[in-house]
Amino acid sequence: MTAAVLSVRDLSVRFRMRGDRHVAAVTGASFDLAAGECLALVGESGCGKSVLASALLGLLPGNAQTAGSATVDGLELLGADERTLARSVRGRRVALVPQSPAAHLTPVRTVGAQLEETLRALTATPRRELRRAAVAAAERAAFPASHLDRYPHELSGGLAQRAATALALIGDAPLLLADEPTTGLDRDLVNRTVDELRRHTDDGATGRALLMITHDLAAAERIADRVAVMYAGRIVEIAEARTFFGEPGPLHPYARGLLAALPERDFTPIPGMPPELGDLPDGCAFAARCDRATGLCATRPDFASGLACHHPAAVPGERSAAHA
Ligand SMILES: Nc1ncnc2c1ncn2[C@@H]1O[C@H](COP(=O)(O)OP(=O)(O)OP(=O)(O)O)[C@@H](O)[C@H]1O
Repeated sequence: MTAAVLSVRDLSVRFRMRGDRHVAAVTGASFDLAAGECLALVGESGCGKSVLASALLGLLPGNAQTAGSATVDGLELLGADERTLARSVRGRRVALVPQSPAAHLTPVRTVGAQLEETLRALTATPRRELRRAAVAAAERAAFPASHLDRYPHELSGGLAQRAATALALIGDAPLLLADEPTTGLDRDLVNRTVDELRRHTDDGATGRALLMITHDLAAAERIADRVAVMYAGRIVEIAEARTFFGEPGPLHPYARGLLAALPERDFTPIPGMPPELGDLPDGCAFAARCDRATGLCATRPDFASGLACHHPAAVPGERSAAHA
C-alpha cells in the first residue's frame, strides 16, 4: 500500500457568526490520498467542498475554527502558522489549480514574467536560466512558448487554464488541489483540462496526488480513481469511481440521487433543498429529502466502510447472495 500524500482525519471547520451562532461547514471529514491517485470530491453547491480546500491551504477567514488533522507529506496543515504555510505548504506541498485562472493570474504581468517569478520563489534556478526554465515550465502544461509574452487578457480560456496549471506545477508539490477547475468551460475544454490534470497526476516516478473538487460528475467520471460525496458538510460516501459510476453504483441515496439527476441518466432532480449549515438536524441531514428514510434516521449514521447511511441501496450481488 502506497503511503498517503494527504491524510485527513476528522476534519471540521466551523464559522463563528453573530449572536453565538455557528455554521458547521465541514464536519468529521476523513480520507487518505496516495501518490498517483485522483480523488474527486463532489456535492451540491454550498456543501463545504471549497471550505475543505481552503483549510488545506491555510486560507480560511478569521471567523473559522478548525478541529482534527490534515497532513501533507507528513506536515500538519491545521493550525500551521503563516510562515510555515508560505514557505513549506503553498506551491511546495500543496499546489492549487484555481477555479478561475483568468482571475488567479496577475493581469498586469505577462505569463512568462509570472512563471519566472514563481520559479525564483520556489526553485533555485539561477537568474540567467530563468527564461529557459519558464519555457520548460510552460511546456509541462502544454502552454505554447510563443505566447509567453502575452498578458492574461490576451489568452483564451483554455490557454489561461494551462498558464495557471504551469504555475501550479513549478514547485513539484506532491498534492495538486484543483477547485472547480472546469467551471465555465465547454465540454471539449473540460475534457482537455481534466485529461491534463490526470496526466500530471500520473507524471514522475510515483506521481502526484490530485484532489479535484467539482460539481461536474462527468469530469469526475473521466479521471477519478475514487469519488467522495459530500452532503451538508459531511462526507457521506467514498467509493471506487469504477463501481460508483458503473455497477453497482453508489450506495448512499443522496449519491444515487446526484447521478440520477444527470441529463444523460434519469434527469430527475433530488426533491427539496439541503439544510442550512447553521441549523443542521441531529440525525441524518439527508433524511428530509430521502425516500428511504425511516425512524432510524433521526440518529446520525456513523461513517463506516466508506458509507454513512442506515439504509444504503442494496447491492444486487449481495442481495442475491443473501437470498441464496
Ligand atoms: N466566512 C464564512 N462565514 C460563514 N459561512 C461561510 C464562510 N465561508 C463559507 N461559508 C459557508 O460554508 C458553507 C460551505 O461553503 P463552500 O464554499 O465550501 O461550498 P461549496 O460546496 O464549495 O459550494 P460551491 O460549489 O458553490 O463553491 C456555505 O454554507 C457557505 O455559506
